[in-house]
Amino acid sequence: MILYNPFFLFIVTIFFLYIIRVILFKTGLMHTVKKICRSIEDKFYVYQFLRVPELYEGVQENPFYRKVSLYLHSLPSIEDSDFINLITGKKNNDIVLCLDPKQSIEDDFLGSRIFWLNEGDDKSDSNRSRTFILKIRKADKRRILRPYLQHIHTIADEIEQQGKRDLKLFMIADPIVGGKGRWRSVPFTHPSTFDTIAMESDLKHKVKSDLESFLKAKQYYNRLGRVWKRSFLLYGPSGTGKSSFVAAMANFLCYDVYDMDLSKVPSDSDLKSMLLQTTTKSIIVVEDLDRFLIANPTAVSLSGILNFMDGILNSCCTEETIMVFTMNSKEHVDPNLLRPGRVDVHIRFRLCDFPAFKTLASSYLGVKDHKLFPQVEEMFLNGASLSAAEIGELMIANRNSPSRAIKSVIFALQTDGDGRGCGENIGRQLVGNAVEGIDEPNGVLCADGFHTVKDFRKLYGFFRSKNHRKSQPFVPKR
Ligand SMILES: Nc1ncnc2c1ncn2[C@@H]1O[C@H](COP(=O)(O)OP(=O)(O)OP(=O)(O)O)[C@@H](O)[C@H]1O
Ligand SMILES: [Mg+2]
Repeated sequence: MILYNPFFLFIVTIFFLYIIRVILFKTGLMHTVKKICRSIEDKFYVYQFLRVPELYEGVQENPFYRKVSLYLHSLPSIEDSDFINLITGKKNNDIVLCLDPKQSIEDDFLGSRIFWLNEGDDKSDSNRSRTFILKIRKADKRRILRPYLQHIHTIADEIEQQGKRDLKLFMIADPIVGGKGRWRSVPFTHPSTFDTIAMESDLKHKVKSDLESFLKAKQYYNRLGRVWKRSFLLYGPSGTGKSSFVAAMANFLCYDVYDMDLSKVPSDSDLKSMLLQTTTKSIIVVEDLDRFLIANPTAVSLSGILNFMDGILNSCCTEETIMVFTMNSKEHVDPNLLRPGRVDVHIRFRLCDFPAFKTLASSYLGVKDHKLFPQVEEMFLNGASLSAAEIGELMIANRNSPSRAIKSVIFALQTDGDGRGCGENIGRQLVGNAVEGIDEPNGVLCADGFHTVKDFRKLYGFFRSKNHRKSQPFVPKR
Protein backbone atom coordinates (compact mmCIF):
# COMPACT_ATOMS: atom_id res chain seq x y z
CA MET A 1 0.00 0.00 0.00
CA ILE A 2 2.88 2.23 0.84
CA LEU A 3 3.94 2.09 -2.87
CA TYR A 4 0.94 4.21 -3.79
CA ASN A 5 1.64 6.75 -1.16
CA PRO A 6 2.46 10.03 -3.05
CA PHE A 7 4.82 11.15 -0.31
CA PHE A 8 6.77 7.92 -0.54
CA LEU A 9 6.93 8.23 -4.37
CA PHE A 10 8.22 11.79 -4.04
CA ILE A 11 10.98 10.68 -1.65
CA VAL A 12 11.98 7.81 -3.98
CA THR A 13 12.10 10.14 -7.03
CA ILE A 14 14.30 12.60 -5.16
CA PHE A 15 16.57 9.78 -4.09
CA PHE A 16 16.87 8.47 -7.66
CA LEU A 17 17.57 11.91 -9.05
CA TYR A 18 20.25 12.33 -6.43
CA ILE A 19 21.86 9.00 -7.34
CA ILE A 20 21.81 9.92 -11.06
CA ARG A 21 23.40 13.26 -10.29
CA VAL A 22 26.12 11.59 -8.23
CA ILE A 23 26.79 9.08 -11.04
CA LEU A 24 26.90 11.84 -13.66
CA PHE A 25 29.23 14.12 -11.77
CA LYS A 26 31.45 11.61 -9.98
CA THR A 27 32.07 9.63 -13.14
CA GLY A 28 32.90 10.97 -16.60
CA LEU A 29 29.30 10.52 -17.71
CA MET A 30 28.47 14.20 -17.34
CA HIS A 31 31.19 15.07 -19.78
CA THR A 32 29.84 12.54 -22.27
CA VAL A 33 26.29 13.86 -21.85
CA LYS A 34 27.53 17.41 -22.47
CA LYS A 35 29.35 16.27 -25.59
CA ILE A 36 26.25 14.54 -26.92
CA CYS A 37 24.14 17.63 -26.23
CA ARG A 38 26.68 19.78 -28.02
CA SER A 39 26.84 17.54 -31.07
CA ILE A 40 23.01 17.60 -31.23
CA GLU A 41 23.10 21.40 -30.93
CA ASP A 42 25.72 21.53 -33.70
CA LYS A 43 23.30 19.82 -36.08
CA PHE A 44 21.14 22.96 -35.94
CA TYR A 45 23.90 25.26 -37.14
CA VAL A 46 25.92 25.60 -40.31
CA TYR A 47 29.61 26.11 -39.65
CA GLN A 48 32.40 27.58 -41.65
CA PHE A 49 35.98 26.31 -41.29
CA LEU A 50 38.97 28.58 -41.75
CA ARG A 51 42.49 27.25 -41.89
CA VAL A 52 45.51 29.06 -40.43
CA PRO A 53 48.54 27.15 -41.77
CA GLU A 54 52.00 27.67 -40.33
CA LEU A 55 53.43 27.90 -43.85
CA TYR A 56 51.78 29.07 -47.01
CA GLU A 57 52.66 27.70 -50.40
CA GLY A 58 54.53 25.06 -48.45
CA VAL A 59 57.53 27.25 -47.67
CA GLN A 60 56.81 30.72 -46.43
CA GLU A 61 56.08 31.40 -42.80
CA ASN A 62 52.61 32.67 -41.92
CA PRO A 63 53.07 35.13 -39.03
CA PHE A 64 49.38 34.85 -38.13
CA TYR A 65 49.86 31.19 -37.15
CA ARG A 66 52.27 32.24 -34.45
CA LYS A 67 49.84 34.87 -33.16
CA VAL A 68 46.99 32.38 -33.04
CA SER A 69 49.22 29.96 -31.15
CA LEU A 70 50.14 32.63 -28.60
CA TYR A 71 46.53 33.65 -28.25
CA LEU A 72 45.14 30.13 -27.83
CA HIS A 73 47.78 29.21 -25.28
CA SER A 74 46.76 32.24 -23.23
CA LEU A 75 43.08 31.24 -23.08
CA PRO A 76 41.80 30.05 -19.69
CA SER A 77 39.74 27.37 -21.48
CA ILE A 78 42.99 25.58 -22.42
CA GLU A 79 42.86 24.09 -18.93
CA ASP A 80 39.59 22.33 -19.79
CA SER A 81 41.00 20.54 -22.84
CA ASP A 82 40.81 16.76 -22.88
CA PHE A 83 44.51 16.35 -23.57
CA ILE A 84 47.13 18.86 -22.72
CA ASN A 85 50.91 18.85 -22.54
CA LEU A 86 52.53 20.16 -19.39
CA ILE A 87 55.87 21.78 -20.04
CA THR A 88 58.24 23.57 -17.70
CA GLY A 89 58.20 27.29 -18.40
CA LYS A 90 60.92 29.91 -18.11
CA LYS A 91 61.08 29.63 -14.35
CA ASN A 92 61.58 26.25 -12.76
CA ASN A 93 58.30 26.18 -10.90
CA ASP A 94 56.41 27.47 -13.94
CA ILE A 95 54.23 24.93 -15.75
CA VAL A 96 53.04 25.84 -19.19
CA LEU A 97 50.05 24.22 -20.85
CA CYS A 98 50.58 23.29 -24.45
CA LEU A 99 47.92 22.09 -26.89
CA ASP A 100 48.19 18.57 -28.18
CA PRO A 101 47.82 17.86 -31.91
CA LYS A 102 44.19 17.07 -32.83
CA GLN A 103 43.12 18.94 -29.73
CA SER A 104 40.23 21.39 -29.82
CA ILE A 105 39.64 24.41 -27.67
CA GLU A 106 36.67 26.74 -27.24
CA ASP A 107 36.58 30.48 -27.06
CA ASP A 108 33.80 33.01 -26.46
CA PHE A 109 33.72 36.31 -28.27
CA LEU A 110 30.92 38.88 -28.31
CA GLY A 111 28.48 36.26 -27.06
CA SER A 112 29.34 33.67 -29.73
CA ARG A 113 31.10 30.38 -29.30
CA ILE A 114 34.16 29.77 -31.48
CA PHE A 115 36.06 26.52 -31.82
CA TRP A 116 39.69 25.94 -32.65
CA LEU A 117 41.30 22.68 -33.66
CA ASN A 118 45.04 22.17 -33.48
CA GLU A 119 45.67 20.09 -36.58
CA GLY A 120 49.31 19.44 -35.64
CA ASP A 121 51.78 18.05 -38.09
CA ASP A 122 50.86 15.80 -40.97
CA LYS A 123 53.86 13.47 -40.95
CA SER A 124 52.63 11.58 -44.00
CA ASP A 125 52.89 14.70 -46.10
CA SER A 126 56.14 16.64 -45.68
CA ASN A 127 54.67 19.64 -47.57
CA ARG A 128 51.78 20.02 -45.15
CA SER A 129 52.60 22.25 -42.20
CA ARG A 130 50.99 22.58 -38.81
CA THR A 131 47.59 24.22 -38.97
CA PHE A 132 44.96 25.69 -36.69
CA ILE A 133 41.38 25.38 -37.87
CA LEU A 134 38.87 27.98 -36.84
CA LYS A 135 35.27 26.76 -36.71
CA ILE A 136 32.68 29.49 -36.59
CA ARG A 137 28.91 29.55 -37.04
CA LYS A 138 28.00 31.01 -40.43
CA ALA A 139 25.29 33.07 -38.81
CA ASP A 140 27.89 34.75 -36.56
CA LYS A 141 30.57 35.16 -39.18
CA ARG A 142 29.67 38.60 -40.50
CA ARG A 143 29.22 40.03 -37.06
CA ILE A 144 32.28 38.72 -35.26
CA LEU A 145 34.95 37.35 -37.61
CA ARG A 146 36.82 40.60 -38.35
CA PRO A 147 36.73 41.96 -34.80
CA TYR A 148 37.72 38.52 -33.51
CA LEU A 149 40.79 38.30 -35.75
CA GLN A 150 41.74 41.83 -34.73
CA HIS A 151 41.31 40.80 -31.10
CA ILE A 152 43.75 37.91 -31.63
CA HIS A 153 46.32 40.30 -33.14
CA THR A 154 46.01 42.68 -30.22
CA ILE A 155 46.28 40.04 -27.51
CA ALA A 156 49.21 38.26 -29.19
CA ASP A 157 51.08 41.57 -29.58
CA GLU A 158 50.47 42.37 -25.92
CA ILE A 159 51.82 38.97 -24.86
CA GLU A 160 54.93 39.46 -26.99
CA GLN A 161 55.55 42.95 -25.71
CA GLN A 162 55.27 41.83 -22.12
CA GLY A 163 57.83 39.14 -22.83
CA LYS A 164 55.43 36.51 -21.56
CA ARG A 165 56.17 34.32 -24.53
CA ASP A 166 58.20 31.21 -23.80
CA LEU A 167 61.21 31.05 -26.04
CA LYS A 168 61.86 28.12 -28.32
CA LEU A 169 64.95 26.50 -29.68
CA PHE A 170 64.42 25.19 -33.20
CA MET A 171 66.59 22.38 -34.45
CA ILE A 172 66.66 20.58 -37.76
CA ALA A 173 64.35 17.60 -37.51
CA ASP A 174 65.52 14.09 -38.11
CA PRO A 175 64.42 13.40 -41.73
CA ILE A 176 62.86 10.09 -40.70
CA VAL A 177 60.89 11.45 -37.78
CA GLY A 178 60.12 15.05 -38.67
CA GLY A 179 60.24 15.12 -42.47
CA LYS A 180 62.99 16.37 -44.74
CA GLY A 181 64.12 19.97 -44.26
CA ARG A 182 61.83 20.72 -41.33
CA TRP A 183 62.29 22.35 -37.94
CA ARG A 184 61.31 20.89 -34.61
CA SER A 185 61.24 22.95 -31.47
CA VAL A 186 61.93 22.48 -27.79
CA PRO A 187 61.58 25.10 -25.03
CA PHE A 188 64.60 27.36 -24.90
CA THR A 189 65.61 27.65 -21.26
CA HIS A 190 69.29 28.60 -21.49
CA PRO A 191 69.94 30.78 -18.42
CA SER A 192 72.75 32.84 -19.94
CA THR A 193 72.30 36.61 -19.87
CA PHE A 194 74.61 39.51 -20.58
CA ASP A 195 75.02 39.81 -16.80
CA THR A 196 76.33 36.26 -16.41
CA ILE A 197 78.94 36.56 -19.16
CA ALA A 198 82.37 37.71 -18.06
CA MET A 199 83.07 40.40 -20.61
CA GLU A 200 83.93 44.04 -20.66
CA SER A 201 80.75 45.85 -19.65
CA ASP A 202 81.28 48.58 -22.21
CA LEU A 203 81.23 45.94 -24.92
CA LYS A 204 78.00 44.46 -23.60
CA HIS A 205 76.39 47.89 -23.69
CA LYS A 206 77.59 48.41 -27.25
CA VAL A 207 76.09 45.11 -28.37
CA LYS A 208 72.81 45.81 -26.58
CA SER A 209 72.44 49.28 -28.03
CA ASP A 210 73.46 47.98 -31.45
CA LEU A 211 70.65 45.43 -31.29
CA GLU A 212 68.15 47.96 -30.04
CA SER A 213 68.96 50.55 -32.67
CA PHE A 214 68.83 47.88 -35.39
CA LEU A 215 65.34 46.83 -34.33
CA LYS A 216 64.16 50.43 -34.57
CA ALA A 217 65.60 50.93 -38.04
CA LYS A 218 63.03 49.22 -40.27
CA GLN A 219 62.19 52.35 -42.28
CA TYR A 220 65.82 53.31 -42.53
CA TYR A 221 66.77 49.97 -44.09
CA ASN A 222 63.75 50.14 -46.39
CA ARG A 223 64.75 53.57 -47.60
CA LEU A 224 68.23 52.31 -48.37
CA GLY A 225 66.78 49.37 -50.28
CA ARG A 226 68.55 46.99 -47.95
CA VAL A 227 67.28 43.82 -46.39
CA TRP A 228 66.53 44.56 -42.73
CA LYS A 229 69.19 42.23 -41.44
CA ARG A 230 72.05 42.31 -38.97
CA SER A 231 74.74 39.64 -38.92
CA PHE A 232 77.13 39.01 -36.08
CA LEU A 233 80.30 36.98 -36.18
CA LEU A 234 81.50 35.66 -32.83
CA TYR A 235 84.95 34.20 -33.13
CA GLY A 236 87.59 33.01 -30.72
CA PRO A 237 88.99 29.93 -29.00
CA SER A 238 86.80 27.19 -27.64
CA GLY A 239 85.15 27.80 -24.29
CA THR A 240 85.31 31.57 -24.40
CA GLY A 241 81.56 32.08 -24.30
CA LYS A 242 80.39 32.36 -27.93
CA SER A 243 77.41 30.04 -27.60
CA SER A 244 76.56 31.52 -24.21
CA PHE A 245 76.61 34.94 -25.84
CA VAL A 246 74.08 33.82 -28.46
CA ALA A 247 71.80 32.61 -25.66
CA ALA A 248 72.28 35.93 -23.87
CA MET A 249 71.27 37.78 -27.05
CA ALA A 250 68.14 35.63 -27.38
CA ASN A 251 67.19 36.18 -23.75
CA PHE A 252 67.85 39.90 -24.05
CA LEU A 253 65.66 40.28 -27.15
CA CYS A 254 63.19 37.61 -26.05
CA TYR A 255 63.72 35.90 -29.43
CA ASP A 256 63.57 32.24 -30.42
CA VAL A 257 66.74 30.57 -31.64
CA TYR A 258 67.09 28.63 -34.89
CA ASP A 259 70.13 26.37 -34.75
CA MET A 260 71.03 26.04 -38.43
CA ASP A 261 73.30 23.02 -38.40
CA LEU A 262 74.56 23.17 -41.99
CA SER A 263 75.85 19.61 -41.86
CA LYS A 264 72.24 18.43 -41.51
CA VAL A 265 70.91 20.45 -44.45
CA PRO A 266 70.64 18.10 -47.42
CA SER A 267 70.88 20.68 -50.23
CA ASP A 268 70.85 24.35 -51.20
CA SER A 269 67.14 24.21 -51.90
CA ASP A 270 66.49 22.73 -48.46
CA LEU A 271 68.57 25.55 -46.98
CA LYS A 272 66.32 28.01 -48.80
CA SER A 273 63.10 26.43 -47.66
CA MET A 274 64.34 26.09 -44.07
CA LEU A 275 65.19 29.77 -44.02
CA LEU A 276 61.78 30.69 -45.31
CA GLN A 277 60.26 28.61 -42.55
CA THR A 278 61.98 30.63 -39.83
CA THR A 279 59.67 32.93 -37.96
CA THR A 280 60.12 36.57 -37.09
CA LYS A 281 61.51 37.50 -33.69
CA SER A 282 64.19 34.90 -33.86
CA ILE A 283 67.94 34.60 -34.14
CA ILE A 284 69.33 32.29 -36.79
CA VAL A 285 72.57 30.76 -35.57
CA VAL A 286 75.20 28.95 -37.59
CA GLU A 287 77.73 27.46 -35.18
CA ASP A 288 81.29 26.55 -36.18
CA LEU A 289 81.01 27.95 -39.71
CA ASP A 290 84.81 27.70 -40.17
CA ARG A 291 84.82 23.97 -39.42
CA PHE A 292 81.97 23.43 -41.84
CA LEU A 293 83.74 25.30 -44.63
CA ILE A 294 87.07 23.54 -44.01
CA ALA A 295 85.32 20.16 -44.08
CA ASN A 296 84.55 21.01 -47.71
CA PRO A 297 80.86 20.20 -47.74
CA THR A 298 79.11 18.85 -50.76
CA ALA A 299 75.48 19.08 -49.68
CA VAL A 300 75.30 22.84 -49.26
CA SER A 301 77.39 24.87 -51.70
CA LEU A 302 79.37 27.99 -50.91
CA SER A 303 77.02 30.06 -53.05
CA GLY A 304 74.08 28.66 -51.07
CA ILE A 305 75.76 29.88 -47.89
CA LEU A 306 76.56 33.28 -49.41
CA ASN A 307 72.96 33.78 -50.49
CA PHE A 308 71.85 32.84 -47.02
CA MET A 309 74.27 35.28 -45.42
CA ASP A 310 73.25 38.09 -47.76
CA GLY A 311 69.66 37.61 -46.71
CA ILE A 312 68.46 37.44 -50.32
CA LEU A 313 66.29 34.53 -49.41
CA ASN A 314 64.76 36.42 -46.56
CA SER A 315 64.14 39.49 -48.65
CA CYS A 316 60.52 38.47 -49.10
CA CYS A 317 60.10 38.94 -45.36
CA THR A 318 59.59 42.50 -44.27
CA GLU A 319 60.55 41.71 -40.69
CA GLU A 320 63.99 41.90 -39.14
CA THR A 321 66.51 39.11 -39.46
CA ILE A 322 69.28 38.57 -36.96
CA MET A 323 71.96 36.06 -37.86
CA VAL A 324 74.87 34.93 -35.73
CA PHE A 325 77.82 32.93 -36.97
CA THR A 326 80.38 31.45 -34.62
CA MET A 327 83.83 30.21 -35.47
CA ASN A 328 87.09 29.48 -33.73
CA SER A 329 89.24 31.39 -36.16
CA LYS A 330 88.79 33.59 -39.21
CA GLU A 331 92.23 32.57 -40.48
CA HIS A 332 91.21 29.92 -42.98
CA VAL A 333 87.98 31.55 -44.06
CA ASP A 334 87.72 33.43 -47.35
CA PRO A 335 87.61 37.13 -46.31
CA ASN A 336 84.99 37.67 -49.00
CA LEU A 337 82.63 35.55 -46.92
CA LEU A 338 82.98 37.94 -44.02
CA ARG A 339 83.05 41.18 -45.96
CA PRO A 340 81.21 44.24 -44.62
CA GLY A 341 77.51 44.00 -45.39
CA ARG A 342 77.63 40.25 -45.27
CA VAL A 343 78.76 40.21 -41.65
CA ASP A 344 78.09 43.49 -39.89
CA VAL A 345 79.52 43.00 -36.40
CA HIS A 346 82.69 41.06 -35.62
CA ILE A 347 83.09 40.19 -31.95
CA ARG A 348 86.31 38.61 -30.85
CA PHE A 349 86.22 36.31 -27.85
CA ARG A 350 89.49 35.91 -26.05
CA LEU A 351 90.93 33.62 -23.47
CA CYS A 352 90.59 34.97 -19.96
CA ASP A 353 92.74 37.78 -18.68
CA PHE A 354 92.89 39.02 -15.11
CA PRO A 355 89.82 41.31 -15.18
CA ALA A 356 87.76 38.49 -16.72
CA PHE A 357 89.13 36.11 -14.07
CA LYS A 358 88.02 38.54 -11.35
CA THR A 359 84.51 38.71 -12.84
CA LEU A 360 84.34 34.91 -12.85
CA ALA A 361 85.63 34.72 -9.25
CA SER A 362 82.97 37.18 -8.20
CA SER A 363 80.09 35.33 -9.88
CA TYR A 364 81.24 31.72 -9.33
CA LEU A 365 82.83 32.08 -5.85
CA GLY A 366 81.31 35.30 -4.54
CA VAL A 367 84.85 36.64 -4.01
CA LYS A 368 85.68 40.21 -4.99
CA ASP A 369 89.21 40.24 -3.62
CA HIS A 370 91.63 37.61 -2.34
CA LYS A 371 95.19 37.44 -1.12
CA LEU A 372 96.06 35.13 -4.04
CA PHE A 373 94.81 37.62 -6.65
CA PRO A 374 98.21 39.37 -7.12
CA GLN A 375 99.78 35.98 -7.90
CA VAL A 376 97.06 35.22 -10.44
CA GLU A 377 97.44 38.67 -11.99
CA GLU A 378 101.16 38.18 -12.39
CA MET A 379 100.63 34.89 -14.16
CA PHE A 380 98.20 36.48 -16.59
CA LEU A 381 100.67 39.31 -17.21
CA ASN A 382 103.32 36.71 -17.99
CA GLY A 383 101.11 35.42 -20.78
CA ALA A 384 99.48 32.38 -19.20
CA SER A 385 95.82 32.00 -19.88
CA LEU A 386 92.85 29.68 -19.75
CA SER A 387 89.42 29.86 -21.28
CA ALA A 388 86.48 31.05 -19.17
CA ALA A 389 85.03 27.54 -19.52
CA GLU A 390 88.17 25.98 -17.98
CA ILE A 391 88.33 28.49 -15.13
CA GLY A 392 84.58 28.19 -14.58
CA GLU A 393 84.81 24.40 -14.27
CA LEU A 394 87.61 24.66 -11.66
CA MET A 395 85.63 27.19 -9.69
CA ILE A 396 82.45 25.13 -9.77
CA ALA A 397 84.34 22.02 -8.61
CA ASN A 398 85.84 23.97 -5.66
CA ARG A 399 83.01 26.36 -5.00
CA ASN A 400 82.94 25.60 -1.27
CA SER A 401 86.47 26.82 -0.79
CA PRO A 402 87.46 29.98 -2.73
CA SER A 403 91.13 29.57 -1.71
CA ARG A 404 91.22 26.04 -3.07
CA ALA A 405 89.46 27.16 -6.24
CA ILE A 406 91.96 29.98 -6.86
CA LYS A 407 94.88 27.67 -6.09
CA SER A 408 93.58 25.18 -8.61
CA VAL A 409 93.33 27.97 -11.19
CA ILE A 410 96.94 28.96 -10.39
CA PHE A 411 97.99 25.34 -10.80
CA ALA A 412 96.15 25.07 -14.10
CA LEU A 413 97.70 28.32 -15.31
CA GLN A 414 101.14 26.89 -14.48
CA THR A 415 100.53 23.62 -16.24
CA ASP A 416 98.04 24.43 -18.99
CA GLY A 417 98.84 28.08 -19.36
CA ASP A 418 101.28 27.30 -22.08
CA GLY A 419 101.21 30.75 -23.50
CA ARG A 420 98.08 30.31 -25.60
CA GLY A 421 97.05 33.72 -24.42
CA CYS A 422 100.55 35.13 -24.87
CA GLY A 423 100.36 38.27 -26.88
CA GLU A 424 96.59 38.08 -26.95
CA ASN A 425 95.87 39.73 -23.68
CA ILE A 426 98.87 41.95 -23.36
CA GLY A 427 98.96 45.47 -24.57
CA ARG A 428 95.34 45.53 -25.71
CA GLN A 429 92.96 48.22 -24.70
CA LEU A 430 90.02 45.91 -24.49
CA VAL A 431 90.14 43.25 -21.87
CA GLY A 432 88.59 39.86 -21.51
CA ASN A 433 86.47 38.57 -24.33
CA ALA A 434 86.71 41.64 -26.41
CA VAL A 435 85.10 42.93 -29.54
CA GLU A 436 87.19 44.54 -32.18
CA GLY A 437 84.75 47.35 -32.55
CA ILE A 438 81.13 48.28 -32.90
CA ASP A 439 80.09 50.33 -35.85
CA GLU A 440 77.63 53.12 -36.35
CA PRO A 441 74.10 51.87 -37.03
CA ASN A 442 74.49 52.06 -40.80
CA GLY A 443 78.07 50.98 -40.98
CA VAL A 444 80.23 47.94 -40.98
CA LEU A 445 82.45 46.52 -38.33
CA CYS A 446 86.09 45.82 -38.11
CA ALA A 447 87.78 43.29 -40.22
CA ASP A 448 91.14 41.79 -39.53
CA GLY A 449 93.88 44.30 -39.24
CA PHE A 450 91.81 46.98 -37.57
CA HIS A 451 92.29 46.59 -33.92
CA THR A 452 90.54 49.62 -32.62
CA VAL A 453 87.34 51.36 -33.47
CA LYS A 454 89.39 54.45 -34.29
CA ASP A 455 91.41 52.59 -36.93
CA PHE A 456 88.30 51.33 -38.55
CA ARG A 457 86.50 54.64 -38.51
CA LYS A 458 89.48 56.24 -40.23
CA LEU A 459 89.32 53.71 -43.03
CA TYR A 460 85.56 53.75 -43.27
CA GLY A 461 85.62 57.55 -43.50
CA PHE A 462 88.19 57.24 -46.28
CA PHE A 463 85.97 54.91 -48.28
CA ARG A 464 82.97 57.10 -47.80
CA SER A 465 84.70 60.23 -49.00
CA LYS A 466 86.19 58.28 -51.89
CA ASN A 467 82.79 57.12 -53.01
CA HIS A 468 81.30 60.62 -52.51
CA ARG A 469 78.65 59.05 -50.38
CA LYS A 470 77.01 61.19 -47.81
CA SER A 471 76.30 59.62 -44.48
CA GLN A 472 72.66 58.88 -43.97
CA PRO A 473 71.00 60.04 -40.80
CA PHE A 474 69.81 57.24 -38.62
CA VAL A 475 66.03 57.22 -38.43
CA PRO A 476 64.59 55.03 -35.74
CA LYS A 477 61.04 54.01 -36.37
CA ARG A 478 59.87 52.65 -33.08
N1 LIG B 1 82.90 34.77 -20.84
C1 LIG B 1 82.30 33.85 -20.08
N2 LIG B 1 81.69 34.21 -18.94
C2 LIG B 1 81.08 33.29 -18.18
N3 LIG B 1 81.06 31.98 -18.45
C3 LIG B 1 81.66 31.58 -19.57
C4 LIG B 1 82.31 32.49 -20.45
N4 LIG B 1 82.86 31.80 -21.46
C5 LIG B 1 82.53 30.51 -21.27
N5 LIG B 1 81.83 30.38 -20.13
C6 LIG B 1 81.28 29.12 -19.61
O1 LIG B 1 81.95 28.08 -20.26
C7 LIG B 1 81.07 27.11 -20.81
C8 LIG B 1 81.31 26.96 -22.31
O2 LIG B 1 81.02 28.19 -22.97
P1 LIG B 1 80.49 28.26 -24.45
O3 LIG B 1 79.86 26.99 -24.86
O4 LIG B 1 79.66 29.50 -24.57
O5 LIG B 1 81.85 28.44 -25.24
P2 LIG B 1 82.10 28.50 -26.81
O6 LIG B 1 82.97 29.69 -27.06
O7 LIG B 1 80.80 28.48 -27.53
O8 LIG B 1 82.92 27.19 -27.06
P3 LIG B 1 83.04 26.33 -28.44
O9 LIG B 1 83.83 27.16 -29.40
O10 LIG B 1 83.77 25.11 -28.01
O11 LIG B 1 81.64 26.05 -28.89
C9 LIG B 1 79.66 27.59 -20.50
O12 LIG B 1 79.17 26.80 -19.47
C10 LIG B 1 79.81 29.02 -20.02
O13 LIG B 1 78.96 29.27 -18.94
MG1 LIG C 1 79.93 27.08 -28.86
